Amino acid sequence: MEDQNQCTTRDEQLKNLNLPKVLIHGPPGFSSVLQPPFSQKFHILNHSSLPLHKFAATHAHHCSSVAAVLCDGGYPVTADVLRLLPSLRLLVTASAGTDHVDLEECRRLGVRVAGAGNMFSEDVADLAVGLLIDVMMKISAANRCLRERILVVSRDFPLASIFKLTGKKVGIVGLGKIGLEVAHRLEAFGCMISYNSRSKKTFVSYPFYSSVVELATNNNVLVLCCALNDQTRHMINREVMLALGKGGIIVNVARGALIYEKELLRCLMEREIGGAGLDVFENEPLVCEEFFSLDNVVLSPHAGFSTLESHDGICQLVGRNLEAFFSNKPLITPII
Ligand SMILES: O=CC(=O)O
Repeated sequence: MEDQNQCTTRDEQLKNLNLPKVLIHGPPGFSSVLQPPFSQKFHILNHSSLPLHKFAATHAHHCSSVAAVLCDGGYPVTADVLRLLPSLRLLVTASAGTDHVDLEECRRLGVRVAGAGNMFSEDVADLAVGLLIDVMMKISAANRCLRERILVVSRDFPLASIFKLTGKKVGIVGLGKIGLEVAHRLEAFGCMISYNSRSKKTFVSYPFYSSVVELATNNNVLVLCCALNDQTRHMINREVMLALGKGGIIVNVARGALIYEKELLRCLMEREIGGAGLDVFENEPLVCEEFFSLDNVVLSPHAGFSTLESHDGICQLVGRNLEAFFSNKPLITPII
């Protein structure tokens, strides 16, 4: 465990004692998300060198007075974690997704939760379109072939294996802010948009399908932009893939477990769908190695939220949420 604000003098130690304790729950280096002036307003604890339960066992006095947690997307905040932090009042996650947080338990315990709001929506939508264009026009595959001297510049390559995006029918799963950003971008490419969502949206005229199988049947492409929860886990299964058909493409910029990954691999290997662009994976941080040998897949390392511009934005946002909460002001991007 590190005490982030290493105190050198007794005065500084005393000052720190009066600041709200914020526990950083994320990968090494994640604590840099809390920058001055915000970082100076809190007593920051970082357990990144120890698993949280070990930190709690050796630093019970700290855990008992942690008032806020600042966490990252891949770092679960389960009921067990919450039990280790009896004074917790606020959880700030630097992610748009909240599938790593037991929101029901937070609600029950009266712990407020703030997230990344729409900070990453445009970047994620940009990446979705980038992945789709790459899968269709085989940019990464051609790049690899040229560099490995497997291919010379030839007119045969495009004719044999690349496809046109303009005019394609695209089904978006989850028409929240990210889904809408994807829709707007793809409309500019002349694509026809329809969607599946928990409910029909009154603010768009895109056709709505209440079933993902029907959405897949009626489209060339599926772009997954919805939250992961008990209802959506493995919603993209073999039935959906077969409905999408041989030329069909799946782009996933949401959460890996929306797709039944084993079935996706099988469909890609047997060419039962045309291709996939994946920024997220079922067993992150691991990526199933069978993807590596497939030329109809473009892979990206869960990068949709890591542009330089958005990193600066999220640093401000987490600080402002913490500051607002401890000044009794409304959270900037509340979840609960
Ligand atoms: O995946 C990234 C996020 O949830 O913000």
